[in-house]
Amino acid sequence: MKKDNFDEAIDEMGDAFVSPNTDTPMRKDAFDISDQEKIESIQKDVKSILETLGLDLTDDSLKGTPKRVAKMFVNEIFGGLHPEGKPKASTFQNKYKYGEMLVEKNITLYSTCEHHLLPIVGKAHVGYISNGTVVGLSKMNRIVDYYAKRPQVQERLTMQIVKELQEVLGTEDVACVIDAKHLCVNSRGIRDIESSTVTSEYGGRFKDPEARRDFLDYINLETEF
Ligand SMILES: Nc1nc2c(ncn2[C@@H]2O[C@H](COP(=O)(O)OP(=O)(O)OP(=O)(O)O)[C@@H](O)[C@H]2O)c(=O)[nH]1
Ligand SMILES: [Zn+2]
Repeated sequence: MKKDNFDEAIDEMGDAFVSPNTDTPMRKDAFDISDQEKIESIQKDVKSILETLGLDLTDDSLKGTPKRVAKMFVNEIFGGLHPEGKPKASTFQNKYKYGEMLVEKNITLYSTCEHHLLPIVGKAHVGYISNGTVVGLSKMNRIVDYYAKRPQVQERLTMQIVKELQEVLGTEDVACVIDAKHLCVNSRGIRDIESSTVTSEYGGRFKDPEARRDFLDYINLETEF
């Protein structure tokens, strides 16, 4: 590649080149219509898909499906596309001066693969080291759940969770590991039921190999209750 072209390419990449863009790609007019209008429009689209497949939508069992799917998309499995749904993460002062890492592990994760619209099911493990602020434990589960409720690739989901917690906590020292099964790999295509996908994102002090090891040791603790 000639130098001019390379420089032009870097210019076009802009900030994305130095700082990976973790935003879910959204249309600019994404929120110009209401959720109710989205449900009505998706309902028609799902009806059309099922009819194209040859199904008789006057059948008792099928007639409610288009509306059911539309409501599920907008209110449930893709509900995390709406900025207003972002959980309010209550933070507190770290008055007790707890200085070690805190790990919220085995957070159940249900998401949807954006390539096939099939489920992703797994566990997320999140850790942080406080620099003066602490966050309510359940808010970590809620942040995972919010970003999971989008069409996703696992890499982006992992990074979005870390970025959100870094903003909430005002520290770079946040880490996330996700281990999840993609039904598009397990149940169709290659149909490998055994494989799962592990992704990680380490910010700040978690880039240090010792902190990373501690974090992974915490995740691997066999906790019995
Ligand atoms: N990197 C990444 N890939 C994913 C994720 N979820 C699904 N995929 C992959 O996205 C790819 C899409 O590839 P395509 O070749 O366009 O789709 P396909 O023909 O259905 O591919 P097969 O699944 O191999 O049958 C597949 O390899 C999926 O396994 C994810 O979270 N991250
Ligand atoms: Zn997929």
